Amino acid sequence: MLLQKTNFSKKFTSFTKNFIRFTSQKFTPFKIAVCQLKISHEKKENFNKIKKAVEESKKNGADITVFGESCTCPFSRGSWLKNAEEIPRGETTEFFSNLAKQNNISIISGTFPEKEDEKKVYNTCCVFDDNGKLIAKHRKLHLFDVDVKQFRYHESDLILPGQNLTIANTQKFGKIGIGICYDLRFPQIAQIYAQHQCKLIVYPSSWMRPTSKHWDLLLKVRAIDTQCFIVGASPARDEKAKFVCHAHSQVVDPWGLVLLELDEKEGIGYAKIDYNYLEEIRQKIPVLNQKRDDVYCLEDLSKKQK
Ligand SMILES: NC(=O)CC(=O)C(=O)O
Repeated sequence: MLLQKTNFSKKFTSFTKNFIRFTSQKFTPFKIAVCQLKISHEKKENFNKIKKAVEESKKNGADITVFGESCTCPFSRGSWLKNAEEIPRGETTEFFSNLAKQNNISIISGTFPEKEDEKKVYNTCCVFDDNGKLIAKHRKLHLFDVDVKQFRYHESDLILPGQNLTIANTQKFGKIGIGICYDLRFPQIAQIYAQHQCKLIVYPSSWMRPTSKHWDLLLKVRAIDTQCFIVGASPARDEKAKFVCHAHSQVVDPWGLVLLELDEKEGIGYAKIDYNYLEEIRQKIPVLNQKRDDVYCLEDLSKKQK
């Protein structure tokens, strides 16, 4: 499901009326696997690692498995242009789709370069159900154009921004909101996902090291302010890579507690996602129902004060 670009305030107001009602739909608790892999320059090697990780996750009882940002090739201009492909026609889509189907497991692919033309790509994440069907595709919305001390990144030299928010509508896990890395810094997206009854928001990421404290905090803050389960999935750290990421993939529950945190090395972590617990939190502190969208606007302030 792609949410078209909208006027935020208008949308907020209209959704308030339907806002987070406790739906009668019940979901069985499920197990999520977060696969933090070291990325090689060879796509085939990465495919092999991903395949093994999916098989291992399945063996360990996972229902859904998640990978990090840039999980089929390292994050660099040359590598991204070389490995860019169309979606759904490219080999990476086919690879993930077959893997999901063969292992009867849902997969959130992490991200890989989606070809636009010879010079530009999108940073794209695909979601597959356990029949291998591609059910959602998210293109990174906010591009990481920043200057932090000696770290200067300008993703928009290579990457085009996505234009849509993305919710994967699944049978087993309900609605899953997708964001990519820097998208985590923009609370508007997560708020809209929560308004659309998402209970799980997944951010395939490759966070930079100088802002690692923000990673820890933002995952918790998004969990608390949306009362959703939040997943941040990263590749493992590679000190020799052009972009050395923080790693530390995490799953945070709707109370803001960390259910799972990996270190910087390769590994697979598991977390139980129980929406009954989420409903308990939403009942105890019903901020989502108590929002005052009718006053979150200064437009009419002068009239109101008269
Ligand atoms: N790498 C990113 O897209 C974002 C990041 O590292 C940060 O916001 O800090």
